[in-house]
Amino acid sequence: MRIEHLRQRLRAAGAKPCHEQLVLRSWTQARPLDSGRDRPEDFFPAPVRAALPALTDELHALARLRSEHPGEDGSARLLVELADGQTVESVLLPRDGLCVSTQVGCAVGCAFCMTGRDGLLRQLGSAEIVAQVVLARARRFVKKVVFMGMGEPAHNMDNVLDAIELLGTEGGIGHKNLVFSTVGDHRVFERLPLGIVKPALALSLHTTRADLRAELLPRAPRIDPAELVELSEQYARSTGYPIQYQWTLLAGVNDSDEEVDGIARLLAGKYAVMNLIPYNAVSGLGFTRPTREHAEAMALKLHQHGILTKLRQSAGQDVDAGCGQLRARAIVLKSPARSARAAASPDLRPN
Ligand SMILES: C[S@@+](CC[C@H](N)C(=O)[O-])C[C@H]1O[C@@H](n2cnc3c(N)ncnc32)[C@H](O)[C@@H]1O
Ligand code: SF4
Repeated sequence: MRIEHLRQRLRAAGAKPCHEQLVLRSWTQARPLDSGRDRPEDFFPAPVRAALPALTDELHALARLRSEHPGEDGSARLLVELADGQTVESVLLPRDGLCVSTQVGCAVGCAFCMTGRDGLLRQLGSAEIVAQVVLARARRFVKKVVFMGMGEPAHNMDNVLDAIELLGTEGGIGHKNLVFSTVGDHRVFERLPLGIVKPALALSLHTTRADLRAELLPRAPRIDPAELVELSEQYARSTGYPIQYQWTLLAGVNDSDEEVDGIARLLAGKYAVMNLIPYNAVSGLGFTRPTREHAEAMALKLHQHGILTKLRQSAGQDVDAGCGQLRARAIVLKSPARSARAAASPDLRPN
């Protein structure tokens, strides 16, 4: 479902803009749809009130909790079931953050990512993206939403931007606390600056070498890393928020001194933070993460080059549930033939 369909349904029942606004505000803040007025019976026209219970049920069905997997770091991975039975992952992050999915699957097919393995299965509608926030807010306070779950937001621009606009207005989330994470696409740099709500930008760079990037991110647009950094810098300067570069650390692949020098060259003087994120193992993909000492040494070298660098852990690593792994496990459990293979694979074992 798209937010626009929700608006149309309300209008068809006789809602005026003020009624529509209050319903959307209540929904995005996980409150009953007719809250926000002492006497809703005086505020809402009777046909609108009459339509609200059925609408409430439909909105609940957009994103239901299938299972929850708490991590030791205060995060919790949620397997979320959509109305058609498809599943996506959301992650409750420490410090009031939430990571949401934008697609079921992903067409970019990054060599290290579980989500990319089966390609794109379907887009999420804007209301399904917001519904993940509503589901999380019913459990916990949320003040930051990162679009870093399953899917490539640039491949579902209209829905993602509509969700961002609603979350940044009626949803009450600060604009720089909405983080659009992408492999980089010209459409991102064209569309993001035009929005009423301009999110912060995370750019999944992973390497400074164009040839290696084409191997690791096989269906990402072929934009040279130097050009990606230039386009991102323009956005950072126009919004006033730094770019968050994402670098999934793969041992022996993108953790060399040459890459350190490449990053230092590309990001010198840029309004940016480099996030080094040790690879979360996905069985069968053939990558490993560098040792903690090696990752720390790389972060230190970048600091010495004057690059603001953070060595991060992806949330919920102790529950062995990197992006797409919960969904894959749930699918394996439904399929007896694949269950036998899962028994031999630590990544696919049920909790
Ligand atoms: C899942 S993607 C979703 C957003 C968007 N498609 C992107 O790539 O930026 C978010 C981040 O997760 C990272 N990621 C994917 N698989 C990973 C893994 N196995 N270990 C660590 N990070 C991973 C990606 O590199 C990316 O920076
Ligand atoms: S890392 Fe992002 S772009 Fe790459 S396959 Fe996974 S979800 Fe898609």
